Amino acid sequence: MNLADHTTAPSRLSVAVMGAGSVGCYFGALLARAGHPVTLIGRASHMQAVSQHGLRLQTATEDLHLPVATSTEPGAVAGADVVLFCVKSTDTEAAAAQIKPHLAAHTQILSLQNGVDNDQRLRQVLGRQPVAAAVVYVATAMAGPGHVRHFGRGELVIAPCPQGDAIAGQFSTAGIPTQVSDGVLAALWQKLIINCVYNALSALTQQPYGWLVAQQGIPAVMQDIAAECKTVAMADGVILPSTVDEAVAAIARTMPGQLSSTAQDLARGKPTEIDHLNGYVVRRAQALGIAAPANRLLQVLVQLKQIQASKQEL
Ligand SMILES: NC(=O)C1=CN([C@@H]2O[C@H](COP(=O)(O)OP(=O)(O)OC[C@H]3O[C@@H](n4cnc5c(N)ncnc54)[C@H](OP(=O)(O)O)[C@@H]3O)[C@@H](O)[C@H]2O)C=CC1
Ligand SMILES: CC(C)(CO)C(=O)C(=O)O
Repeated sequence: MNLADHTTAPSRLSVAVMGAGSVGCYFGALLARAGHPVTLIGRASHMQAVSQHGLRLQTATEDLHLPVATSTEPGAVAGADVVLFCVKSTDTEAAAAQIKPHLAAHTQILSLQNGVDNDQRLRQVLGRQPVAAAVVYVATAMAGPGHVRHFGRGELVIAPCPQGDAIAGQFSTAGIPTQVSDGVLAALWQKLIINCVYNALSALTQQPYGWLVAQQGIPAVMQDIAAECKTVAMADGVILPSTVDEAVAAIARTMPGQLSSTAQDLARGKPTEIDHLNGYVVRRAQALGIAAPANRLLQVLVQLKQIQASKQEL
């Protein structure tokens, strides 16, 4: 189905998920359940489990095994109307280069990633391919091979793109409330600020947010981090939502027991996205001639922990 030929949503979207981890498996599962042909492209251990037993989707109310096509080959994006691009921000260029030779001209790439510049980085690799950033409001994790757990939310806000309304309509019907908005960059920055404030502190202490904000000095440090981020965003021409401070504060209130994804990556000896979180703010600050010492310190401390963790793995 060529999206370019349609002004309304085709009844079936052919979907490929590049990087079938927790986010890709969750959204892929909902689309497959709604009858869209979905192919998960991911690591062999997960893909083998899915092809043998189906994709296990466990939510607060359901525990399903869904039949979904799988591949370990990037070439499986061939023929897709939409690619959900769901690798970590550390893998953006490498994964984009792998799918590039196999994409049809009309294939819409949706970046379902944290960080604010993945869409630009994708465009640098993919050239004229339609690419749109999405803000992903969900909490998911892989609980084992081919087993995704959903802990809450599940909405997407996508940047305007040629068939954005058609895609949003199909996704919403499939149980993924999706809006098209020209405020995606500002929303991605709001999320980035949340990540800059919480992720590294949670990773360095291996403690959840509720514990962190109760420690002496931490709320003031968090304010310093957020203030640096806001200064950089404004100098970069981003008009932040008026909700930023409340959104930052709400995380500790609504997820007091949660460890950040950076904390989880470090604990599992996996590379973190720190260079695309606090590290991104540091790079933009440098380019704009602004100081960002709190973000720089957090980036470097997490990098050091990452080196220590990788040595322990050897
Ligand atoms: N989890 C969550 O609740 C949320 C996550 N996000 C963001 O969404 C993005 C994805 O996160 P998440 O799903 O949790 O991450 P995961 O690590 O669970 O998923 C990414 C998957 O892609 C695989 N992968 C990487 N490169 C390739 C490749 N070239 N070919 C095939 N598979 C590949 C990874 O394998 P391997 O690990 O072996 O490299 C991994 O299994 C991140 O930017 C994250 O910050 C945003 C909101 C919420
Ligand atoms: C919102 C937050 C901070 C939730 O844990 C997150 O996005 C992350 O852990 O990366």
